[in-house]
Amino acid sequence: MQNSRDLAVQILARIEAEQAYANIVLDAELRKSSLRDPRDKALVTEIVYGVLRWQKRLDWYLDQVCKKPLQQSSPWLRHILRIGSYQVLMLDKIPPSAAINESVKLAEKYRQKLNLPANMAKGVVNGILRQLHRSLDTLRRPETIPDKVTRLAVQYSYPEWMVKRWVQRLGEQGAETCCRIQNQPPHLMLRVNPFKTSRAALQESLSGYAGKITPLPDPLSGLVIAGAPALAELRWYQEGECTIQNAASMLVSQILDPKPWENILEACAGAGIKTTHIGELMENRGKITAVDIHENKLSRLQENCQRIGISIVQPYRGDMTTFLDLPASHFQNDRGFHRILVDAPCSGLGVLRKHPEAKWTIEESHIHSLQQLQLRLLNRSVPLLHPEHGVLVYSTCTTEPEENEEVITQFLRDHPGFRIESPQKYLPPELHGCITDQGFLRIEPPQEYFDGFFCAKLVKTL
Ligand SMILES: C[S@@+](CC[C@H](N)C(=O)[O-])C[C@H]1O[C@@H](n2cnc3c(N)ncnc32)[C@H](O)[C@@H]1O
Repeated sequence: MQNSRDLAVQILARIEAEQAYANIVLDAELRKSSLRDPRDKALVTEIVYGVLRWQKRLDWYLDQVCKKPLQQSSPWLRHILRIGSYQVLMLDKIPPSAAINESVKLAEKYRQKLNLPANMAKGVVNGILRQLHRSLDTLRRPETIPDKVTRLAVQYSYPEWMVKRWVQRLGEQGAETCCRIQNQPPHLMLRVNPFKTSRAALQESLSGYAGKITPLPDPLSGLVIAGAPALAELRWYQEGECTIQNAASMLVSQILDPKPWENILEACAGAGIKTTHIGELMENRGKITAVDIHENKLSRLQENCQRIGISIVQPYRGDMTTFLDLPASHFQNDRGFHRILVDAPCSGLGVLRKHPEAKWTIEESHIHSLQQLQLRLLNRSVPLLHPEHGVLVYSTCTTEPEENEEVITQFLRDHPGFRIESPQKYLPPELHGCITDQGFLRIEPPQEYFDGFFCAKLVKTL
């Protein structure tokens, strides 16, 4: 018989070993688990995300009561101790004795994986967690660390290199805001499908199933939902009345501003969250070519198009950085695409609320290699763009300048025939302050409803 903590430890082990996305592993494992009570499923989610968010802070406390540094322990021992310490240190609703006993049971079940003599596994976990609980009042607190980068890194549980960048760019207070806000669970937000419903009608029909429902500011046709059960399992989602999407991500297709009957390319379409938005804005008239390097993402894109009722999308699997031999039928009058969106792969440092595992999987060196990939994707788009007035939009869900301003600056150096267009008219007034002097949208620190995002709109002039 499976229980919540057992499933949580298996999920954490899989995420770490496979460097996988937490939300994908969690959804898949919950779906196939024998857990039926929604409260048990909620506890798995709470523990998995809680441990991923607070891992470094938990390790700081555990290291004070362990004989050797936690980093030298086996992964399974670390996961079990983190699960126990998360409940003891950060969850009020679980009695510490129950949390410790459950961790000891896990140690017994997985004793072969702990790199300890099998007869010691239970005793070690029991001893460490009981010592942690007994010493709560006397353990050193991260708030007392003198160096500000190390302090914020431990206090809010981030890698030091990330905090150092934020402190350098935003100062200590700005970095702390960044750290604090990115540790909050993300709000659930929906984009309303205008083909099937209206925002008011969807709000009305969801009101019996959710807690508070708040409309997003115009021009975003979206809702923020509090206290909803698993929305993807509800009929409104399954029947295509809405798409789950953060408000900042919704801005990107608005800024692209596609018109009915145009010929659009989405160069990194993924599962089609933005492609379907583009299709909605085009009233399902015209043509969208949706390229991605991964076939499985394009399958999800096709499912999303079907769910929402978009029929103008032609998926195309390919690598946008190399020569893309698009069939001629993709071009209107052989003149190229009216608009191209490059929603580039990035380090994702603006969406850590949704992907806390990225704190521990992304390395600073990735930022430089991603920059090279982002530039190649943009460069490859230029010959595909309509030669007069073609529009190229570049977006990322990261806050790091190397992947944002530096990419666009380098791009404009290599391609002077573009001007930057301010996105102001597409934004709710509260985001006007996020337009930079150069005319880019830069959301940093992330805001309550808006993830950390960057977007540049470039219009062809020559
Ligand atoms: C930020 S995600 C796109 C998300 C998507 N636009 C959406 O809104 O759902 C970046 C995508 O780029 C794809 N990608 C990465 N390298 C690529 C390449 N060389 N050519 C085409 N797509 C690529 C990834 O598979 C990923 O789906």
